Amino acid sequence: MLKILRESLLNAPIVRRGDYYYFIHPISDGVPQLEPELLEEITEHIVGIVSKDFDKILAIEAMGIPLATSISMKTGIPFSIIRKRPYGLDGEIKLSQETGYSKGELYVNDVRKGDKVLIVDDVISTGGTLVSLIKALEDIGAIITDTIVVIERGDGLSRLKDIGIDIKTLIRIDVTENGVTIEDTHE
Ligand SMILES: O=P(O)(O)OC[C@H]1O[C@H](OP(=O)(O)OP(=O)(O)O)[C@H](O)[C@@H]1O
Ligand SMILES: Nc1nc2[nH]cnc2c(=O)[nH]1
Repeated sequence: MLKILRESLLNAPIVRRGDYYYFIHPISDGVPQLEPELLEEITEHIVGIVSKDFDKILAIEAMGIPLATSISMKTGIPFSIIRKRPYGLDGEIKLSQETGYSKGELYVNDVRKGDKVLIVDDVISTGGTLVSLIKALEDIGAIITDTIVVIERGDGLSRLKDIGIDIKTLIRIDVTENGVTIEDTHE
């Protein structure tokens, strides 16, 4: 299972961003081009493993968006986007995003107390992005029914587990200057 995802990861180019070996892949970058068969394979898998009880999909800009679009079309459930720029709307919440190679801000709009949300993103690495987002959603009083991330690398997943947050990932990889190796596929 997840044959197309596995094969495409093994072919992913690597670039350096400071000390960080960054893989480039259709799901995490839109480069090389994202083939519909790959998106379909991943979407089918996600829809098969999430609890069905959510009423909103939340995607983190930018590369959560194609995943959320596809899941939304398959389930008929709407999505909204955690954006990297503010709108200044009432109730907008700002949070800090820190990854292994960048720092910035994220802005949550259109999430209310009691909303049942499915969070979707392309990659977890340090876990910095999800820690900030999940804390903000808990402060709002939203109910997180599942958090799904396609590609896992680094120690982010165990960092989240240590603070009581469980997320699901589809595949775990290691990244070195020589390329991607697959450590585990979560079927
Ligand atoms: O676990 P972390 O170390 O926090 O890294 C994970 C984050 O890194 C990427 O975001 P990026 O800001 O590069 O966004 P992009 O989707 O715009 O490429 C990815 O989409 C995650 O949101
Ligand atoms: N594309 C891409 N996104 C990431 N987000 C966190 N780490 C990475 C990475 O190595 N590649």
